[in-house]
This record gives sequence, structure tokens and C-alpha cells, in this order.
Amino acid sequence: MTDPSTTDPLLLRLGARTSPLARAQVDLVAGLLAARGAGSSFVGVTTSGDLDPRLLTEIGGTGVFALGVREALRADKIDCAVHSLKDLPTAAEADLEVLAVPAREDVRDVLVGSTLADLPDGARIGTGAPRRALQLLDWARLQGRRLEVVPVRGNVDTRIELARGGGLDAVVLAGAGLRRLGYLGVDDQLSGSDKKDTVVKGLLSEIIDEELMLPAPGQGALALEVRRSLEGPARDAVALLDDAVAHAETRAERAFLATLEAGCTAPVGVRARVTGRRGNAFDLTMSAVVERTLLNTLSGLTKQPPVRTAVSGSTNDPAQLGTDLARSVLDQLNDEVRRTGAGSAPARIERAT
Ligand SMILES: NCc1[nH]cc(CCC(=O)O)c1CC(=O)O
Repeated sequence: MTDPSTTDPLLLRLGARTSPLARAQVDLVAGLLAARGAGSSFVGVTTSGDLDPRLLTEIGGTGVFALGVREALRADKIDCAVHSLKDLPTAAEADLEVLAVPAREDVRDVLVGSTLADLPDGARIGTGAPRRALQLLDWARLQGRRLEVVPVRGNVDTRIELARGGGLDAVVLAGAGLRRLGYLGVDDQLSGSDKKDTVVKGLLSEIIDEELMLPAPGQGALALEVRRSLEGPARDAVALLDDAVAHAETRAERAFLATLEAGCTAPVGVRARVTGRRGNAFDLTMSAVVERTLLNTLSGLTKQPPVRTAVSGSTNDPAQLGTDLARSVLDQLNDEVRRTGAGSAPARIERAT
């Protein structure tokens, strides 16, 4: 007789929010598992972030979306949580671990509803992310243009529709989410020129250069989180989905964010890119943009240009590079406070959420 525990096909319970994007991300992971012979099922979780209609910057506290899914993990209702890594707080959990970060999707943001060049004077652009507001307003300042940032939130479809008829000229969304939902396409009709336009659900759009709009830490990456106690074939199946490059890049980005003591709604953009690999060492380049006061508000962001910084190096500890870069930003900010004696500026960086 065969032992059923060794012949039973593996069936992993994957947990995520119930939004269309979260579903698409679970389907993607299910496909990766299936390609390796592992079966899976979907368990939908409603989180406090889904039930609360306020802006994320108003709800406060990091991880409003991750919390409910983590509870399901702790209660053994699921075996593996599928998170957007950028929504996951940087603090380590005693009983949970991010076991795998699969290969990364596009890290760039997309302007939906217009190209940058076509934006009218005084254009109204919807985003609830201080990071996006900061970089849009800094771009406008450098271009000598005027634009207005309007705080919005809602799932991907809701925000796209605001650009179609909500009194906004455009909204900004993560390209990764748009691609995973199959919304990012090309068309040669919209602008009337020969070149192919980027189109999102029939709206003229533009994939924004990374240099102009640095992504949120971890943008475009998924985090597969499990209980530390998970063992056997289930653990092995999840671990196999890890992509060393994606994991290294996001480690560096999240260490940068954590060292600033900032959360996922902070006015911080950062991109780490693995450019090569020698044995256990990664060649990494990092660029970052940080709002000068690091306060978590959409107001007052234009008063001073943000801090921009970059570093590159070869390391087998990507987190250390991110930490070092963040320390250099903090040193620079604290130096400025000391030099200018700016009483109103925080001498120490405040927690962003
Ligand atoms: N904060 C919501 C959120 N979390 C992850 C994504 C997109 C997917 C990703 O960046 O990995 C989005 C939507 C957006 O920012 O437009």
C-alpha cells in the first residue's frame, strides 16, 4: 500500500485581497506553481483598507491591506499570502517570513489620460501617493509648468475612470498593476502621429521614465509570505518561486525605506537595479528621491526641491547598500537643519504614517 501523505498532490491555499488586481496576482502565482506541478486554491480576504473609504494617508498606520491577509495566515486559513510587496510594512514579523519574491513586473508608473507633453496648463492630476505628487510637482517646477495634484483613491478601475470623466486630466498608476490586469496596450490611432501610443482602456497614456518618477520601494514585485513554521513540500514549492535579482533589488529598496523610518505612503521613491552578478555578490545601482520634510501630507511639497541621491556598488548584502544610502540622506538633511538653523524643520526625520 502507498502512503497517502506522499502521493497526495500538493494543494496550496493562496490568500489575498479580493480586488481584481489581487486576484490577477494570485492567478499569476497559481500559474507559476502549476508550471512546477503544484496545485493551489484562492482564499479571498477583506481587509480594513478595503472597507475604509478615507485616503490612505488619512487612515494612517502601515499595512492596512496586508493585515487581514496576515491574520488569515496566522489562523491557518491559508498557506501562503500573495501581497504587493510595496504595500507590506518593512518591519519583520516574529512568526511570518517573506519566503519568495518572484521575478519583477515593470517598476514604472504610468500617466493615464494624457501624455506629459499634452497636459494643459494647470492640469489636474489625480493621485493619493505623496511620492507621486512630489515628483510630478518637481517635474512641473523644472519645466516651468503649472499643475495641480488632486488626492484620489480607489481600486485601479475606479482611478482610471476618474481620468475619463472625473474632472481630472490624468491619473497616475503603477504600470505593474495595469500590465497584470491586461490594461496596458499600444495603439496608433489616438495622437494621430505615426508613432504608437500607450493606451490604457482606450485612454491616451504614457509610461513615465524611471528617472522622472522613481517607483515606490518594492513596486512591481510580489511578496509570498508564509508562516515560519511551514515545512515540507509546501515550503519547497513557494521557495522555488524566488527570483534572486528581484529579491536583491527589493531588499535594498526596503532597507532604504526602513532606515528612513518611513512607510508605504511616504514621499520616498527609490529604485535599486541589479546590473551584474559575481558569485554571491550583486552589482547594484540605486537612485532615490526624498521629500525634504518627509512629513506625510500632500500639502507644502513644492516649497523646496526634494533630495536626490544615488549610489552603486558590488555587495552580497543589498540591504546594507540601501541602509547606507538612507543614512547619507539623513546626514544631509540633518546638516541642512544645523546649517540653516531652521527651527521649523524636523531635526530628526518623523515617522511618515
Ligand atoms: N497601493 C496600491 C497598489 N499596490 C500595488 C499596486 C500595483 C502593483 C505593484 O506596484 O506591484 C497598487 C496600485 C497602484 O499603485 O497603482
